[in-house]
Parts: sequence; structure tokens; C-alpha cells
Amino acid sequence: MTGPVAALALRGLMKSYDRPAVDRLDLAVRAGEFYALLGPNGAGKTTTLRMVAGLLKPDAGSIDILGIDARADPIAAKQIVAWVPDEPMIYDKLTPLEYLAFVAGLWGVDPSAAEIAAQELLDDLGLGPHAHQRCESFSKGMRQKVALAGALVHEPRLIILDEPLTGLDAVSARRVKEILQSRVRAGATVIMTTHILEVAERMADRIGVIIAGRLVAEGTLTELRGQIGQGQSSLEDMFVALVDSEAAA
Ligand SMILES: Nc1ncnc2c1ncn2[C@@H]1O[C@H](COP(=O)(O)OP(=O)(O)OP(=O)(O)O)[C@@H](O)[C@H]1O
Repeated sequence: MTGPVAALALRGLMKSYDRPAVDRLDLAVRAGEFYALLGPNGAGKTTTLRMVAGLLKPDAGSIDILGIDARADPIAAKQIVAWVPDEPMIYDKLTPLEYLAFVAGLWGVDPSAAEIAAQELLDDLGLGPHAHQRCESFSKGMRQKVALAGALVHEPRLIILDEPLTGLDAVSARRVKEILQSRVRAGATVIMTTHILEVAERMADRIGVIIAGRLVAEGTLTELRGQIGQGQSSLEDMFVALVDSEAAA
């Protein structure tokens, strides 16, 4: 009997530079889940996600996105994935509304539906008053929010975000979290890297920890406590214990 299709299934994923950055990584994220990917600096999180987003060629392994073999059919895979990098690029000479219309056009979204979605996203992210200003004058956080809106305007089924909350003020961070949670409630899957462990603790259905390119722990907070913590251990306590034990090994 086959189970439900995973939103993301990685098997034996491998990428080396002078040494392995992602080392035969196996990872499965269920459809409809909010998954937080944690790991110390240089653990291989961004490298993994860049391969999933089709921006970096793996040395070996497979990537399945909602049943699509992303290495064999990258275009079909990209159509259902949104990727928000930690340092996004947007077009400075465009206004947020023009940028979102452009991106929605690339995805083949109907222009009038795209305009409604764009306005709603910009309002939700507090960018409504700036919708007609060119992005060139925007702060880093404002650019980040425009990029996030661009990634969400085509209603992707798998949303992958690399450190989306870094650099956002508290109100904006709250709004981004609410938008992501509402996407999950609507059936999308979210995979997010973060160094803010309280965010993972509060928002994620399951948490995966990568160290040196390999998944070393995974589960709900309760499951992780069963594996590595005890009683009411915080995620921070467990994370530090894991990193220390891997360093000692
Ligand atoms: N283009 C590159 N050339 C050489 N080495 C690289 C390159 N990109 C990443 N690496 C190396 O691969 C390893 C994993 O890096 P990666 O950016 O995936 O880590 P990360 O888990 O995202 O870290 P952080 O939390 O600091 O963002 C690191 O050792 C890094 O130096």
C-alpha cells in the first residue's frame, strides 16, 4: 500500500564543494505541514533548499515535490513551488504592484485575479501605502516583504523560505507568520529555515535538525523531547545538546 504523496521527499541528496555540504540527506515533509529546518551555521540548509528550488545541481540523490521528480521535470516542479531566499532580488525600478503583476504574469496568473491577490498581500504585509512607490527607495525589510509577496502571488503548493523573519520588525514578523499559517490552513506546505528557535517551537508541526549536511533529529516538539530532551526541555536546550554531541562525536 502506498501512503499519501509527500510535499517534499529527498533521498540520498548530495552536494560537495571542497567537502560535503549536503551529505546523503534523506528528508520527507508531509503535504499540509509546517516544517522548520534548523541547523547551525554552515550545516547545509541553504544548499539543500537551493537544490530543491532548482537553483543548484545536486551531485547525487533524488528530489520529489508532490510526486514530481524535480530533477527529471524541473519546470513542472517549479510551477508549484515558491522559493524565498534570505537575500531576495527584486526589480528596483518597479513599484511593488508592478513587480507583483510581472511575477504573476510569469506564472500565468490571470491579470485581474493577480491584481486582487497582489493588493491583498501588500495590505497584509503593511506595504499598502507604498504599493505605487518604486522599490529602489525601500529598506531591506520592505524589500524582503515585496519578495515574499512575489513568491506567494501564484498560490504555490509548497512554500520554501530561508530565514524569512530576519530583519523584519515585530509587527511585520507577526504578519508574515499569520500569512504562512493561513496558507498552511488552506492546504499549502511550508518549509522554513530559522535560527529563531521560539518561532520553530511555536509554529512548526515538525522540526528537522541538520548538522554537517545530515538530518540528525526530527519530529514534533514532544517527539524531540522523547529522543533528546527530557520533561519540559526547550527547543534551545535540545538544539545545543545536539550540536554539542555532534561536535564531540
Ligand atoms: N558556493 C559555495 N562554494 C563553496 N562552499 C560553499 C558554497 N555554498 C555553500 N558552501 C559551504 O557549504 C556548507 C553549507 O552551507 P549552507 O549555506 O548550506 O549552510 P546553512 O546551513 O544555510 O548556514 P547558515 O545558517 O549560516 O545560513 C558550508 O560549509 C559552506 O561554506
